[in-house]
Amino acid sequence: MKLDKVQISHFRNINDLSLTAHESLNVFLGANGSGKSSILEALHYLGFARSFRTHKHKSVISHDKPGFTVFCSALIEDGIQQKFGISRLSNDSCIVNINGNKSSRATDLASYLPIQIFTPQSSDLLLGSPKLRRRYLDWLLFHVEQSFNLDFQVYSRSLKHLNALYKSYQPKQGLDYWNDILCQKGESISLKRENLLNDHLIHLINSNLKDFLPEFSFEISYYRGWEKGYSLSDAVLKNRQRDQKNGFLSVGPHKADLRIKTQGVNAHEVLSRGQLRMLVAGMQLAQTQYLHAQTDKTSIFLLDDVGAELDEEKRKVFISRLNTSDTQLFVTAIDIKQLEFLENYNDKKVFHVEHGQVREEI
Ligand SMILES: Nc1ncnc2c1ncn2[C@@H]1O[C@H](COP(=O)(O)OP(=O)(O)OP(=O)(O)O)[C@@H](O)[C@H]1O
Repeated sequence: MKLDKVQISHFRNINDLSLTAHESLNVFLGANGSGKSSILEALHYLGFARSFRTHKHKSVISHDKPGFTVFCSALIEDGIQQKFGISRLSNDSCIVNINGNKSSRATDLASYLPIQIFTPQSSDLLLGSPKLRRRYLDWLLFHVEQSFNLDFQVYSRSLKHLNALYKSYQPKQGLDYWNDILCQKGESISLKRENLLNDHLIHLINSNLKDFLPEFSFEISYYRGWEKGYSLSDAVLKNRQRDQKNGFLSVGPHKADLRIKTQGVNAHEVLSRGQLRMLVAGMQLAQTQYLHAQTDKTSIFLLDDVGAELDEEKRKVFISRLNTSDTQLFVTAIDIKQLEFLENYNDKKVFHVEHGQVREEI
């Protein structure tokens, strides 16, 4: 799916903006504070119902306005058009609109629009908590394996119940019931993540990294969240006494992690910041490649301030590899000089951003 028309209202310094996107490459140029990142941030709301810069929805609503709206039409195969929108009001309510049908569930949009983002904060994928690396795998499973979403929801619910029982004075009631569900769904989530990583992603990531970071070789592995040689239910039992004392379950796929090493050392302890970003770029590109190979979905890729993130050679490789993976790209830069190599790309639109307004270069 590719975005076609985009309308953004009352979002940060954007009062009212309309544009028709190019199906392949869109470049936004503008001075500091002109509104480039805000455009990407607004598009991010269509895929995640949240910002990539703040947890507070209120902060992105233009000062003195009651709420913001982001609306888009998107083209799927055979020229069929779909319409999506999201509004958030300052009282924190959320209205999602999918082809005219309203919903208050912000996540309903996510399955339609696979959006990825590369920003100055992207190296958090390697430097931040395991939650971010689990999300990396789960985003892909969510878009590729229909049953994953349900498994994940049921697992999260049973984990919540089990933790509540561990904290309560009557831990017996319902314990076996939620324990069985948790272990069954937990094993299934774990297997799906492991298969995705071992059978597909590792190969794609490594082949991207041969171009991106040829001087390194990487060992990528999945830690499933409990001890080797144990089933999840055995591991839960083994830890039960201690976990009940602490009031939460310490084993399971909610404790999983993706481990990336180079020559036996954690990659984030060896690589420079720029190299870490290239590693993240290789991982994100692998997501796009796998999504494209497994489904008829295409990813919408947002690249914020790419000039500040990567040197010219790396920028070139990353963008050209994304471009050949049939993604729809939205790229921001302060100056076209940072993206001079794009002059050779005929299939693109360039937008100049000033004070929250865009002017398309003709
Ligand atoms: N809630 C808000 N209401 C109105 N304006 C806002 C709000 N939040 C931020 N702004 C302003 O919106 C502008 C857009 O910022 P944005 O981060 O999109 O700029 P940018 O073009 O990406 O700049 P840079 O190149 O410095 O990253 C800034 O001038 C900022 O001060």
